[in-house]
Amino acid sequence: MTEHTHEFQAEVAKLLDIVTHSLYSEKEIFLRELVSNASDACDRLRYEALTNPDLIKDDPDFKITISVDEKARTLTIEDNGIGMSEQDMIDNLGTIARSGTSRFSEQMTGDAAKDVTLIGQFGVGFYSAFMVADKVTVTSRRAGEENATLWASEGHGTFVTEAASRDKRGTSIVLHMRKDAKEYLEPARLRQIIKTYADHIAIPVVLKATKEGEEDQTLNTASALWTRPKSEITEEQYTEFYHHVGQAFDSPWLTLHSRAEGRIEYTMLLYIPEQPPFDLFNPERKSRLKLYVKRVFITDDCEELIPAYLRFLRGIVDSEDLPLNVSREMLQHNPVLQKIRNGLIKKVLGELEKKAEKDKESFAKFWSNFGAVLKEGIYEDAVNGERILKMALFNSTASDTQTDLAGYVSRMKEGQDAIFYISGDDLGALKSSPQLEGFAAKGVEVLLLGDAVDSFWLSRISEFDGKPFKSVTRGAADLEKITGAEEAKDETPKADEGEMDRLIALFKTALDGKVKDVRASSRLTGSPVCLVADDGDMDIHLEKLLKAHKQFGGGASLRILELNPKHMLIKKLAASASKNGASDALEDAALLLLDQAHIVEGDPVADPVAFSKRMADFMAESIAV
Ligand SMILES: Nc1ncnc2c1ncn2[C@@H]1O[C@H](COP(=O)(O)OP(=O)(O)OP(=O)(O)O)[C@@H](O)[C@H]1O
Repeated sequence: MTEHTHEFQAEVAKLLDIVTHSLYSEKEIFLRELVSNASDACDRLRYEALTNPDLIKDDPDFKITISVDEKARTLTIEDNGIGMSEQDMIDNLGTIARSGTSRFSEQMTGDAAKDVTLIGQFGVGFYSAFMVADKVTVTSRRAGEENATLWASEGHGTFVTEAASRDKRGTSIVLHMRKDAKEYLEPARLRQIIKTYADHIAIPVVLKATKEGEEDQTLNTASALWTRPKSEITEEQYTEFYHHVGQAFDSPWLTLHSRAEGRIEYTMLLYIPEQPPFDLFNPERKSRLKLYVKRVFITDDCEELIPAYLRFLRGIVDSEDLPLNVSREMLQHNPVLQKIRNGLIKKVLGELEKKAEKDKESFAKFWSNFGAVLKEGIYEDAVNGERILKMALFNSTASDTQTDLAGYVSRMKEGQDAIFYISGDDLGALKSSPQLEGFAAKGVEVLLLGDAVDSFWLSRISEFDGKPFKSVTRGAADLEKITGAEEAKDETPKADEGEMDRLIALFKTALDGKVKDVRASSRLTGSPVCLVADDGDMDIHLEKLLKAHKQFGGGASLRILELNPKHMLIKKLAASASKNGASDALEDAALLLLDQAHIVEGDPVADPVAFSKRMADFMAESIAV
């Protein structure tokens, strides 16, 4: 028989180098990975057999068998699942198939000690076999096919494949154990590992008898975990199932196991991770929740099952009412699925509300991981958006801990009739925005909205608890009206009103076509100028965001330039305007201050060469010698 030698994909070779030389202490996880793969292979075949029952006719009972050959020092994990063709093996056992593993390889640093810790963080799936074996052979035959293939490797750069024989469908993985991994040939140790890691697996995991007179022994409960009563499931079992179903390695932040009975029956076992999955902000916004029908795995790619804003959920939903031969088309606009989806949203939001109320600290942790995703629901879900808004936490100028809107409203000052916010993508920059100065001086709290998604929901939702949301970078600041604030005493005199009017008129002429208006500001205390959007115009940040996403084609809207009548520079300019009228120096000052206001907003300067020339001239004039 001809043997073909293949090279591992470069990333796999690197990964294997770490895995084979690793001093990773929890080597036993290799068994979890291999049993988990075997169980997935059975799930996939069970699903294919729904439309093609012949595939399992000769061997209908799925099972995973573990056998030990002490003399040969081998451990074999065998399943009668879907199996692999030669090409499947080349594709799956030579490249990086799983997202966790590809993440692992992206994070590899070359520093062995550091990289080893990544094993626990991302998992290495099939390749973890090389932590305990110095040679691995896989014999597999795809269900419905006659030919089998052997795959073998010692984990150094290459693997071979060749034709093989195997009398039934499925896969056997033979691990030639390393000398330091002999413990995994002991039945007692194997029993203990399987109990810990594979009890939730829904098909029997059988340990073959090693001695004459002994019997094969089923090691796990072999019923789908979610079908068991809650009282019989330990926390460890829930966590193990989460690792299996969520391809995760952290502990769940929340476990939600419930059964809906009545006109529509389904069970859900849902988890919210403790750590945010790395693909959370992928543009596809895909969920990985698994849909089962009467214990049979159907798909983990079903958009109709949960809304995108809950895509951080892991786990399963098992329906009693969908037909087993449900197809992708049938899943679309399916009324049963629609009801399950609504039930699921209700349940999850209900649990989150409870947490937000009872365990604020823990909820804040959840929110920092997933708040930005959940907030998408504020504008995407017309029915539940308000519930999400109510539990949402925001940064604010009042304190370093986040606040909910009810908290903000309770702290509103007398005469304050709006919820003030400033939005942007850099919290640090937001905090030092000049537009906040007047609010800070009056002790008026402003929400600092730093997630891109904030601008989107703000464009749809206009109020909370009857109080409108108002951007401090748009429209006039009604700070005078707010009386109940403990105003910091600011005795700084303002520029003379007549002089100020003169200056504003001159600035308007100098900046004609560059700004929408020029006016005196009540929102500034320390900075000389700032830009704001007119009442009817789009918020400055939202416009920038839409442009960045190419969803806004128009030119930049003209802004209003506000001048701080208490600032020394503005006072001097106002006096000069009134005394000397228009001058080149005043025109230069107007243009310089406009550029400065843009710089503070993080905008590029329109004409950097003209800006720097003006700046140099201006400085030269002002330095006395
Ligand atoms: N026993 C098996 N039977 C059939 N296919 C298998 C088996 N073991 C592995 N495979 C195939 O090899 C691929 C790679 O396995 P690996 O464990 O590295 O990642 P994964 O199973 O995709 O990810 P995860 O373990 O996180 O679910 C699998 O996706 C599957 O297609």
